[in-house]
Amino acid sequence: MTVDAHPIADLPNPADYGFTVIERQELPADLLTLVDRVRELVDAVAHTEADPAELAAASRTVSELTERLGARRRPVGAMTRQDWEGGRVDYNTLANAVSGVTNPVAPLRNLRVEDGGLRAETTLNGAYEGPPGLVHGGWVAALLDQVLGETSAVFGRMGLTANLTVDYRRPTPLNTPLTVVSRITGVERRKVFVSGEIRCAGEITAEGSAIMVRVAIPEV
Ligand SMILES: CCCCC/C=C\C/C=C\C/C=C\C/C=C\CCCC(=O)SCCNC(=O)CCNC(=O)[C@H](O)C(C)(C)COP(=O)(O)OP(=O)(O)OC[C@H]1O[C@@H](n2cnc3c(N)ncnc32)[C@H](O)[C@@H]1OP(=O)(O)O
Repeated sequence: MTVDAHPIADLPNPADYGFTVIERQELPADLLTLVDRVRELVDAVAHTEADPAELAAASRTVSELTERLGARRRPVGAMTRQDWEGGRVDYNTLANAVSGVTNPVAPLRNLRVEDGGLRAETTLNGAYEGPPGLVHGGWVAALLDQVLGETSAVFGRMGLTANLTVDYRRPTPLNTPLTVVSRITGVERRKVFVSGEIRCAGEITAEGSAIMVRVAIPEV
């Protein structure tokens, strides 16, 4: 059976393939708060002017924390299940670099179904810097890749990115609210065509389009 053959409400359950699946709403609120604090920490470290003694003390504190938290790790590949409106179900890797709910570097958090596609708001702090004061182009592409991929998956056509094209229309600023939207534009055999854009204050800063190719998932 291929993903192609699965009806929307019947996506393969990663648990059937040996992956750990966690209900998103069962993640402790304290973990999500920690994720936010660490995201701020990364920005603070990237820009700190603290003196060497303070930096050495901070290193010791962080090392100790890393050891404590790392003592009980979930397996790589752990996934979250999310139920979307209209009975849609989606699975995402917990630590996905762009939208993983427990990954402090992942900036895309609040994806939702809207106007037949997906939409999210985000603000990228100084840890995502490329040119001075601007978001790195690789992160712009990553945001688009993820939202395009999730659009394909959420609308029942899970696949891998075969091709991604990004047009950078305007610089995307740091520390400024951004909106990311996407939609499916066509389906041809296993290929799902998706497009989307990033807006800042209503103006498009980047447009992306991708071909997601549905992959064959073996029957269990
Ligand atoms: C084990 C089961 C576990 C169950 C899992 C359950 C749930 C999964 C959960 C989560 C997933 C959900 C969401 C994911 C969301 C976002 C992720 C972000 C996106 C990514 O981060 S994803 C990583 C980067 N991505 C890759 O790592 C792909 C590497 N790549 C490949 O794995 C192959 O390359 C593949 C599979 C793409 C195709 O390979 P293939 O052999 O299956 O298919 P084939 O080559 O026959 O192509 C079929 C048709 O696509 C056309 N086509 C192919 N390539 C093209 C290209 N480049 N440009 C234009 N068209 C292309 C052909 O022309 C033909 O078209 P036509 O039908 O017209 O002939």
